[in-house]
Amino acid sequence: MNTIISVNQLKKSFDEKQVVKEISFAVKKGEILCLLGPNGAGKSTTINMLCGILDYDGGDMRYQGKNIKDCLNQFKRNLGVVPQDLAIYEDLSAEQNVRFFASLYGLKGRVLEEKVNKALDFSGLLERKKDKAKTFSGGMKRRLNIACAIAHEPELLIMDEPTVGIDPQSRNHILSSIKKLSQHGMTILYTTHYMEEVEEISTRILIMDSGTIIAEGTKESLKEDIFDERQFIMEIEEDNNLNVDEFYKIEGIKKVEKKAQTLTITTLKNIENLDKIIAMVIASKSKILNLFCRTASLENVFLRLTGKSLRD
Ligand SMILES: Nc1ncnc2c1ncn2[C@@H]1O[C@H](COP(=O)(O)OP(=O)(O)OP(=O)(O)O)[C@@H](O)[C@H]1O
Repeated sequence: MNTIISVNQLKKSFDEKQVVKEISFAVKKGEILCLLGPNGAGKSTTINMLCGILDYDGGDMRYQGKNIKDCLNQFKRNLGVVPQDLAIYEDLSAEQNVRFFASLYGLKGRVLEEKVNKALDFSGLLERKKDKAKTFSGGMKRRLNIACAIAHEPELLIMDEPTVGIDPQSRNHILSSIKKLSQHGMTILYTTHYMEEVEEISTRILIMDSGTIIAEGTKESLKEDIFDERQFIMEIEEDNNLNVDEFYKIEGIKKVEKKAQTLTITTLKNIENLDKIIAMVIASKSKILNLFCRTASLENVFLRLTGKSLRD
């Protein structure tokens, strides 16, 4: 995959406090890269430096291999930004808002009108295009914010927590729109502290905490790398012969718990022992009613890496 952006040893302090600590990462063409971290982790500061809103104290950022400072205009033409705070004009209609932002990129005439309508349609606001932004719900304003950022069809779209404080319907609309934009070839850098969003849309994840990137990978690889165990949960119809201690004789078993009809077995992930576990349950003349395997969630990954829950 081609690298569009590379960030190297980037750092930033506010009043002696270092809030971004020499971070390095790449954004690759076509990916939905999620920057995940709790409040105050340094996500917005990083994004704002990338967009040129904030100066940085050290390190550099490259676009297509060139220092962004040396190709700022080219970079900005190919960039769309959805800021954390709404950047729309309340007294203008949806259409006027999108037209204004798209025209800043030099679009005009019929092409401009086509792209404005396309962005509004994409954001589910075409039917309300003549209405003023101030008449919109919070979720619709967020969608308008996105329409303003995508009308010029940027190569890279940076979104800073675009779903904060909105209704589930608009949130779902935004998440499915992001997946569609990605399918159409747009590269997306998305910051959030919502784990579920990362599960749903990310193709790669950077986990950030206290100004540092503490882990990087796909959701599958992060779970795989950090957890060496899995759990088998069995619902059983018991015949009273099941001896929990017997399971510890099987290689890889770490913990066995039985509560009422539920048997929970924690085992090392890289040891193939399910056949032996099932054989032992059957030998006890207990009937297996249901069986499923539980693997780690991103929430577990975050907790293991930082010692705290993302919702703290
Ligand atoms: N302009 C500023 N002046 C001083 N401190 C700042 C400024 N902007 C951010 N900070 C501090 O830098 C740290 C990182 O903030 P930042 O907004 O980048 O975090 P974040 O991960 O985006 O959090 P959130 O999810 O709340 O937006 C915080 O401690 C914040 O208080």
